[in-house]
Amino acid sequence: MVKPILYGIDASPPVRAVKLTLAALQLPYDYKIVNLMNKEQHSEEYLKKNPQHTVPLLEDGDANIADSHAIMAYLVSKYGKDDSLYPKDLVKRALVDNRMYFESGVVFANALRSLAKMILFLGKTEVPQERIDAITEAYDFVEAFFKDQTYVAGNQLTIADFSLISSISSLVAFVPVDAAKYPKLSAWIKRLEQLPYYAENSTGAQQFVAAVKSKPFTVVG
Ligand SMILES: N[C@@H](CCC(=O)N[C@@H](CS)C(=O)NCC(=O)O)C(=O)O
Repeated sequence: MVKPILYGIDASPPVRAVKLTLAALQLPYDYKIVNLMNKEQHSEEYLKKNPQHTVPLLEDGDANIADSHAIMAYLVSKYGKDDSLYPKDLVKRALVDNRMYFESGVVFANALRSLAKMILFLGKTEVPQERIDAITEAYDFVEAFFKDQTYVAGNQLTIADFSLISSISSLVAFVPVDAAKYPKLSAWIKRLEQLPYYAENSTGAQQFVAAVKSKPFTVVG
């Protein structure tokens, strides 16, 4: 069998979400680094595979699949021994999808990417308070998701957990998760840190946090 190829870089949260999925599935794959600092995602060869010039990208045979959420759903559906990480039950799946769309639009795009771009790529040293508020609002939502359940979409670990932990473990570079204010969110983070393959996320998350910490900024407004 030809191994799937994951294009990405460890500092990228959505790449780490896919790496957690691959580890959970124990699926062998090749990993090709795309250095975003050197704009390698804009190479002609890469743009042919992903005109959106984002990582992660999964190449599996003739298929090129972009977007971490689409990739994770594909991987579990194609290679999972069972459907536990992405349930076939429609109601359970809808909740997993809900959490992943939330991660994509609210957590990653609104809270994380905009701020990370300002600091890491545009070299801004002042950021508006509203960008910090977007992060606490995201934490508020995740805390509210938890009622009695263990994971973000029920009592079973799913790809929605991989998605959300990848961005939340990066957001802590800007706003630490206060265990007193967010007890359920904090407990969930600790739970995921116990996964035997959690290094697939933590190594890159530490790189991301270090990169942010190396660029001090002040909050204005
Ligand atoms: N929603 C997408 C986000 C992908 C994304 O924006 N990736 C960033 C890195 S974290 C990227 O590739 N940026 C480079 C670019 O847009 O050129 C996903 O989940 O895969």
